[in-house]
Amino acid sequence: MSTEETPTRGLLVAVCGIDASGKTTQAARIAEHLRDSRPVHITRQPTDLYRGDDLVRSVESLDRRTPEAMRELALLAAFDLARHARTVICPRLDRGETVIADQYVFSTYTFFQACGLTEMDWLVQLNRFAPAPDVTLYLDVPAETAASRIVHREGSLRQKQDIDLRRLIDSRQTYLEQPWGRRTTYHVVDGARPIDEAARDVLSLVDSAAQDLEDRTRKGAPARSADIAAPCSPAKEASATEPSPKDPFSSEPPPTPEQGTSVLV
Ligand SMILES: Nc1ncnc2c1ncn2[C@@H]1O[C@H](COP(=O)(O)OP(=O)(O)O)[C@@H](O)[C@H]1O
Ligand SMILES: Cc1cn([C@H]2C[C@H](O)[C@@H](COP(=O)(O)OP(=O)(O)O)O2)c(=O)[nH]c1=O
Repeated sequence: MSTEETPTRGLLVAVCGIDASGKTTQAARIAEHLRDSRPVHITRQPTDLYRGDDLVRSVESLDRRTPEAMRELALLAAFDLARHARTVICPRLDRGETVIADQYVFSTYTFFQACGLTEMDWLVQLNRFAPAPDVTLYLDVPAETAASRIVHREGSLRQKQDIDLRRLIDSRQTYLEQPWGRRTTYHVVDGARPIDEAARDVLSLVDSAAQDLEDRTRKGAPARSADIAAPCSPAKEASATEPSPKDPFSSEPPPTPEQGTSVLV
């Protein structure tokens, strides 16, 4: 398909998982697979703005187990995502580009839960303006497998004893349990298999999400569930023909159903 024929709405793919689960590897495979059909942009979360921010660093240097410090960090992380969505993710989706997010809100929820932040509802509401992914691929690997990959990763200086295995185990559990609410677009992919084998499942799920998006676009329906805070319940999916709400950050008029590009609420 040429760029001129690209449907208005782009596909948002989220790749999530614990450290060394293969996110970067699979994100590159997806990009390679889709590059001929439309422009592809890979993005990482949190952004460099957050990672290099003095305020973030000062809160991170506090006791990580303090709920108060974690709440402050969660607010900063939500700001980072909201800004990234407004300035990078949404404009690219609106231009019909494919956006692949290496870590997304589900990673954020998992990270803060592992740090002892128990207010999942609050965390979800805080990030509800993030566009809901068309497809989320959670790459599932046992903590031991991840730990061994971390040690053997190119250029790694980490030793096995430096790795917080407990945190990897807890995070994996959270990704599997999905305490933020189950979604039909969230898929658990066995990432412990060889790269090519895992990629086969990943690409097939991405292809079917792309097909679904194309079908919805043709029918003039909104591309995806507008509210990430709401799991894709049957009731939510039944409301797919309603016009999508206006992006509160945007100075643009709300999209027509044909455009249906604004995914923020
Ligand atoms: N399915 C796999 N089997 C074995 N090794 C893998 C697999 N996927 C990735 N790796 C290797 O594991 C390490 C971490 O992969 P990477 O894609 O960087 O993970 P992440 O982005 O999740 O941290 C890299 O050295 C990579 O080559
Ligand atoms: C993974 C992830 C991290 N973060 C934040 C939490 C942390 O302050 C920071 C670093 O996360 P990360 O590099 O994943 O963890 P670690 O500290 O174990 O290396 O990024 C997000 O905001 N969203 C995310 O999806």
